Amino acid sequence: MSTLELENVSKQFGTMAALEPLALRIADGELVCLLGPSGSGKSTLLRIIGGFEMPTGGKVLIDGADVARTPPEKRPTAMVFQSHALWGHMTVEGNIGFGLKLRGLKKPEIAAKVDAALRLVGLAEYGKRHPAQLSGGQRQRVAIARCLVLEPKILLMDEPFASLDQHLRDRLREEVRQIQRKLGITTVFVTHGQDEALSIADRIAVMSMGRIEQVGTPAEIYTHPQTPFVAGFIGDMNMMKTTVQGGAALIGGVRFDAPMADGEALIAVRPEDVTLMPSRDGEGARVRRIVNYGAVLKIEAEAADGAVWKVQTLKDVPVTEGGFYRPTVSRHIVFRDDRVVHRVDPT
Ligand SMILES: Nc1ncnc2c1ncn2[C@@H]1O[C@H](COP(=O)(O)OP(=O)(O)OP(=O)(O)O)[C@@H](O)[C@H]1O
Repeated sequence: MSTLELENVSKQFGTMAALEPLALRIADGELVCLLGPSGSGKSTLLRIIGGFEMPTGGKVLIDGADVARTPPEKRPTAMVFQSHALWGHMTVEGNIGFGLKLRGLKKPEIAAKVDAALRLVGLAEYGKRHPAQLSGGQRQRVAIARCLVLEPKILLMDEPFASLDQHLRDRLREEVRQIQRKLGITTVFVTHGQDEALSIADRIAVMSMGRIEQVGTPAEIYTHPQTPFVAGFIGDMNMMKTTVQGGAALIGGVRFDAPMADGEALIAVRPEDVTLMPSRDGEGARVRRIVNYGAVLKIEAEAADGAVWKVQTLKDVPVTEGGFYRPTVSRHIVFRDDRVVHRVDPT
């Protein structure tokens, strides 16, 4: 198994910088998600790791050896694409075994490896079928088996489940995670779905405009975002512009600790960190909308100064539309100039 290090990797397309020089180190057996909005450079970075794109500068080190100029087929990597691109005229076995045939393996050896790969992805009975006789999820499993059979040191996945429905995506994601753990294979997984990243990754690299904004475990990224972009991109967040005066800011009737010089700041509060206590009519914030998500309620409440609170609470908390409530906040982050200046965190 293997480590992957990116050193100063950059990519220009003409005059456009798709990737600013960036660094990332992925440990042996780790699954790292590249997460970011469309155009942030995730696929470009993955393609550079796989050898489908040449970096403008920097090193791609696999177990310490720079492969930045090595063609894809000579790298110890394998990539699962969003569209599986299986060969329609070949059986499932043929598709999976093709790469091994190219490597010159003998028939019995290929058969044994293909069989093991099919079992790994839960398709032991499907080897003789053609891709057209499979469901979308089964085809994507074949695509994964086709990569794994090559025993790559590093597995690359580019939005592999994007074309599948939510239910199937959740299931396959879990399966891939189990296979990845079992094989201990170092994996880089591109997604723009934050739920996907939060649920599957050991660590997440959040990307924006060709840069890695933050790298951390899902819990770190969620509870300790280091930039307003990360705070706003992962999960729901109340992001409120304010002016700090005398070490505090007042928003929507709530006083926030902000021990810093007077001036503009941005305060971030998770909806689940806001509690609503009943208040007298006209005081606090008025609940203008409640959406029931089964186990939780998502609430919008508007304060007298126009601030709108997004609140998330357990279903059995009695809150009614049109009612007045006083918000209290258990944790918040204060940003200035795109950096964390102060954090109130009870845990
Ligand atoms: N071959 C190319 N030629 C020119 N520009 C490109 C090329 N490939 C990507 N880009 C540009 O580089 C930037 C990053 O693209 P990339 O596909 O890496 O983003 P992404 O984060 O993967 O987006 P998405 O989630 O939409 O796939 C974009 O602005 C894109 O238009």
